[in-house]
Amino acid sequence: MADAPSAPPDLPGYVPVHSGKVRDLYAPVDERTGEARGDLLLLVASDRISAFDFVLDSPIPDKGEVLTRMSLWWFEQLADLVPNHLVSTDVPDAVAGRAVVVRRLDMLPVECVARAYLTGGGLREYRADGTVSGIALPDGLTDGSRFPEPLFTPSTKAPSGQHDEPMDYAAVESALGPDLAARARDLTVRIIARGNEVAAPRGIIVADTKVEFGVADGDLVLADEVLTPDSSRFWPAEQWEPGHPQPSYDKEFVREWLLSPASGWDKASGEAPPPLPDDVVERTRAKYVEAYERLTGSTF
Ligand SMILES: C[C@H](c1ccccc1)n1cc(-c2ncnc(N)c2C#N)cn1
Repeated sequence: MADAPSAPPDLPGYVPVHSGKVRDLYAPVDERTGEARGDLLLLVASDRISAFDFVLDSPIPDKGEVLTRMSLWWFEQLADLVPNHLVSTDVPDAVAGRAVVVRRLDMLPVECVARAYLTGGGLREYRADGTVSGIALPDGLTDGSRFPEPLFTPSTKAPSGQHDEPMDYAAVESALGPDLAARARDLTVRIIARGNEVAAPRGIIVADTKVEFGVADGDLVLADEVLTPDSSRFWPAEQWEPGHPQPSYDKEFVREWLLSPASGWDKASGEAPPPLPDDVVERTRAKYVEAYERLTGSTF
């Protein structure tokens, strides 16, 4: 049964630390002291889905488990590049399969975003002043243009409900120091490059992605989720055509239905979207499963 979109599940033995749009963070309780432990966290992926900046009322069954398995798989694929925060998949039954125990890290105050293609907020900035996160780009690029090399396009970590703001590299150096900034940039770009090396032959483009790093013993450690459709833009490779918005691999059915007369929803109204019809939920679930099976070669 998917958890309610607004209420993260109570988990005996854990205290809620933070609730995001589609994920929830808990701290294990130390059985001896009854206090929240300071060294571990439980990262739970819900079945919630967001679209047009709304968390929808319709959970997507198995979404949390599919994306958790996808992150676990990517952590293995990236283990030669960067250590990660995983400690265990031994989690409460209530969140079995869609939660991981992780090492609590000192998280960087920077959203480490890399873009292999121009779209979204990067495209808006490019059209306004020919740059993305302060990086000057050549003229003539369009929606969906592929960059010769992925760009590091970091942003701030805005408070919930607000939008992250682009950071130029100097701002990242000010925030992290030149050494950590350089390491974060290098790793972020390598991660999306590796992601596309793996995904492209499997029919998926990773247009851009956001990764989170923490620091432990002076080293950068990859945290949060990695190269999932929630942290990245996944595009179907066979439909890639620069010059217009690309279809989303995983949310196209949701977006198309919400924007269709059938939903009765007016995006400009600012009102929350209506619940999704069962067939849109099921087709969306199938796309998450398809992406997982294509990338990993495993059956969900
Ligand atoms: C953005 C993400 C989040 C998750 C779930 C709900 C809302 C936000 N988050 C992850 C940490 C975090 N903090 C310390 N150590 C860690 N290993 C992690 C991780 N992962 C803090 N926030």
